[in-house]
Amino acid sequence: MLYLRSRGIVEALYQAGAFVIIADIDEENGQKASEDVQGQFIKLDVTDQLTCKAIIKEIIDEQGKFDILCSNTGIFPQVMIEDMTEEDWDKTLNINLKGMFNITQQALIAMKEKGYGRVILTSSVTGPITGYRGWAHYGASKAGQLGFMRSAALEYAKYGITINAIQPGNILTAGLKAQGEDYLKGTKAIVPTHELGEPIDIGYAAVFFASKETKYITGQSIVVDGGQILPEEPNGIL
Ligand SMILES: NC(=O)C1=CN([C@@H]2O[C@H](COP(=O)(O)OP(=O)(O)OC[C@H]3O[C@@H](n4cnc5c(N)ncnc54)[C@H](O)[C@@H]3O)[C@@H](O)[C@H]2O)C=CC1
Ligand SMILES: CC(=O)C(C)=O
Repeated sequence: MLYLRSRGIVEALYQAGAFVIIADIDEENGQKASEDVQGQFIKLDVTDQLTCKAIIKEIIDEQGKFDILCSNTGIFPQVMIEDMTEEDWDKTLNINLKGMFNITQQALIAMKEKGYGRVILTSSVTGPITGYRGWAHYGASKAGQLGFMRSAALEYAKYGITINAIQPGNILTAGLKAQGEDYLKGTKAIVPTHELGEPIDIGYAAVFFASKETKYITGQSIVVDGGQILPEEPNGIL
């Protein structure tokens, strides 16, 4: 399987018995993560369509098959709408939405030939369900992923391929830590569990969608957020 770096997804799939290939623009961390799971690392910029195509071909040539894609790459810089430049918009949409398309398109083509595949996208609660000041472009990219997923599920259902998404809430990754202490503290307070998620929480959801047994689930998403999106009453969090 190819997965675009997330420690939790890598670890959970490795534990479940998958041979893991990590593709990331960050060579140092990606290489290290692949060694931890006796996997393989490939340097990849998901915005580069030709490289995405070459990488999938290389995997098929070397491994003979390509069963699972976890399209997880994403950035979440914060910028308010009136300060948002065209460059800000394009960068986030290029990596999160076009990058997801670039790698997923090639994976679907390869999986169709074999008549089997599991594609798992990492979307978010932000955009499809909630809003966050500064994340309008990000939210648009994450909602866009789900729009893509539903049509892709229809196009590939008859080829034994499912495509589903995970919608994480707040998961303690390097990217989330970079939002700063105030963000982390404030967010903990609005999650009913009073905890941020662990990367492995996303990994277990990925294992579920990646399994052979979930063949009858496609075009769906699962929220993994410790109940963050649930409260409706003012004192809903105890
Ligand atoms: N951490 C969280 O609370 C949440 C994360 N997500 C999503 O989960 C995914 C992973 O996020 P995190 O692990 O938190 O972020 P992170 O910042 O810790 O990791 C993102 C990874 O993407 C890689 N990357 C960036 N640009 C790339 C490119 N052009 N080509 C290839 N790789 C590239 C980075 O090198 C890094 O390894 C993202 O899609 C994010 O939107 C969704 C909801 C919540
Ligand atoms: C980054 C993101 O999507 C969050 C924290 O919901």
